[in-house]
Amino acid sequence: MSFLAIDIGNTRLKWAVYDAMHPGARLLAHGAVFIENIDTLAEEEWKDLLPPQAMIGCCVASDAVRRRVEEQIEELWDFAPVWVVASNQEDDVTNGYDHPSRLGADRWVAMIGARWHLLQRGEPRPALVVMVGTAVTVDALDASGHFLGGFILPGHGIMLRALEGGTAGLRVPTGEVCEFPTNTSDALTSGGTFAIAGAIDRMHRNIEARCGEPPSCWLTGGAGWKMAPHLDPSFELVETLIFDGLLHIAERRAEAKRTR
Ligand SMILES: Nc1ncnc2c1ncn2[C@@H]1O[C@H](COP(=O)(O)OP(=O)(O)OP(=O)(O)O)[C@@H](O)[C@H]1O
Ligand SMILES: CC(C)(CO)[C@@H](O)C(=O)NCCC(=O)O
Ligand SMILES: [K+]
Repeated sequence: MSFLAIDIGNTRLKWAVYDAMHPGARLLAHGAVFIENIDTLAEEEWKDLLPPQAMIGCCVASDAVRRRVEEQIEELWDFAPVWVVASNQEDDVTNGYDHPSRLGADRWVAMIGARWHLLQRGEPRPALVVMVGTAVTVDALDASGHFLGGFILPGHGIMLRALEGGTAGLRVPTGEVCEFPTNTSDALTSGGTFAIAGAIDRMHRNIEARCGEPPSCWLTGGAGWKMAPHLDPSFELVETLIFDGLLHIAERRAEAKRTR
């Protein structure tokens, strides 16, 4: 069997085909396309794929984008798309958001992926789940898997564009991250990076204060690797956190259906 997982973000759609429906399954094919270019999936990226038997995804882009993806799936294959949305509970992860369904599906799925990795390792612990993409999210789970809440920050790109747009004198190329920047480019790049790192440090402290123990720390998203060198080394970079979460959800739902 082969199984398609899709993560539609604000900037890019990421997809991956696995040989089974559980985290750790073998990756058979994968790709990413900018949202402006998603119309080419059926004619290009997906055209010669071994037809998958099922699909699960999460989407934080517009309904129009999601529908455009569904149309291409329909054109090529005969399964119905399944989109995960945040709910009160999925597996042992529970949702503390005021309005659980308003939590971004990507955040929900990444936390479920992190929780899965955490439980594979051993004892339950609190978790700090950071996603670095168009936006940055910094989310907290307690040791029982309850989502306590999280931060949403502008991503690095949005921060720099906002500064460029809102000032007369800031139009400079990307610089280096350094502790004491001595030129505008380095000052901007470092400011963005340490704004994100600072929010992450604060959430680390918040979790420790609330839960009485330090969290295990997870990092993902397209620019996760750029943030990793500036974070505590205890952060584990797992590029596939959303796909792992999606595969785990699909597996659990299938098990639940069989035993019902
Ligand atoms: N040096 C950096 N440090 C942190 N973030 C950065 C850096 N450079 C770029 N970025 C951010 O990375 C984002 C691009 O990441 P990419 O498109 O790979 O993420 P993504 O996870 O696919 O995003 P999404 O899921 O939101 O579509 C840019 O929007 C920018 O905000
Ligand atoms: C915050 C983003 C943009 C991160 O991708 C996404 O998760 C989203 O659109 N969330 C909806 C709002 C919320 O999570 O509260
Ligand atoms: K994302």
